[in-house]
Amino acid sequence: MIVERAPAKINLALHVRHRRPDGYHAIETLFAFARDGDAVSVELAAASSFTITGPFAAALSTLDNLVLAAIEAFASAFGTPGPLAIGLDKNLPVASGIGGGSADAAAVLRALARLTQVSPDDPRLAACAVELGADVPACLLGRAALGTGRGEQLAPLDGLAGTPLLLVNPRVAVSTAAVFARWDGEDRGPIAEGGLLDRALSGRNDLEAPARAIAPVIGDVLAVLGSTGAPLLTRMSGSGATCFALYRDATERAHAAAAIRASHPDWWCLESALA
Ligand SMILES: C[C@@](CO)(OP(=O)(O)O)[C@H](O)COP(=O)(O)OP(=O)(O)OC[C@H]1O[C@@H](n2ccc(N)nc2=O)[C@H](O)[C@@H]1O
Ligand SMILES: Nc1ncnc2c1ncn2[C@@H]1O[C@H](COP(=O)(O)OP(=O)(O)O)[C@@H](O)[C@H]1O
Repeated sequence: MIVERAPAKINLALHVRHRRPDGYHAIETLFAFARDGDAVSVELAAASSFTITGPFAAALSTLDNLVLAAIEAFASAFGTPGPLAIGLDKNLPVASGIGGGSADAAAVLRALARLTQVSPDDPRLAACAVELGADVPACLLGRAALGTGRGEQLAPLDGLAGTPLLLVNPRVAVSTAAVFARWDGEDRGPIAEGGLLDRALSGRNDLEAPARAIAPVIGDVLAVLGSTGAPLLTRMSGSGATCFALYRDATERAHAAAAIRASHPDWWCLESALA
């Protein structure tokens, strides 16, 4: 059995530049990844099956799922590998700005490539990722990068690996399309040059205001994260509603997590680190 991790994606900064003729938005974003996330398992079997386990399994369909779309995309590009038993361990909240579905799709592409001895650098694999969604190429790369275009043009970046990270989601699902549709159309400028933390600190998430208009509780999450301990950076990720904080050390992160779990026991809270 082949197991591939599907780490949570974090947008350390997300600048929306303009709406393109194809309806997508040109963005500039600092992608980073957590050490934790979902996991996908794949093996050849007598008959096809797809099983979802984990804390967020109930939020997903086994009939309409990015995992199945990724298998289809791979089969169109490389031929069908045969009947597959697929498992998805769903640990990340769904529709939450940390790209869980995109991470799962990318993990399926990586797993099928290993199963069929396709090189992970095969350009047809990258083409499958582009077809599956704007965030899937970044998830296939799986390391910090500057993303431009719709997010699929990637330039790897170093600088923050190991930084303690806290992810907090108020358990409100937010539609990415609905948030982009509420963007006010104002280009507030590019991401600055420099080291990754400085670039992130001087950056923004231009989707925060439209996401907060849809889910005002995001403002509460940011306020609580910003006033608990002394984070290096607090921000919303992607189109929300998950927000994150970066810390100097794991003890500060643990204190913040304990305080937030006590004050908001209904929120999802994951202690992790940047990959
Ligand atoms: C906002 C971001 C930031 O990383 O993350 P999430 O909030 O989804 O995690 C991404 O750009 C999301 O990527 P992804 O979730 O793969 O988006 P897709 O499925 O391709 O697109 C969903 C919808 O979002 C809008 N969309 C997405 C990406 C983009 N650059 N411009 C857009 O306008 C489009 O309306 C599209 O129909
Ligand atoms: N394996 C999957 N994991 C998460 N969402 C999925 C999956 N397959 C399909 N979806 C659908 O994709 C949409 C976006 O989900 P997700 O990738 O979690 O959002 P986001 O990128 O905002 O974190 C959801 O509406 C969900 O129903």
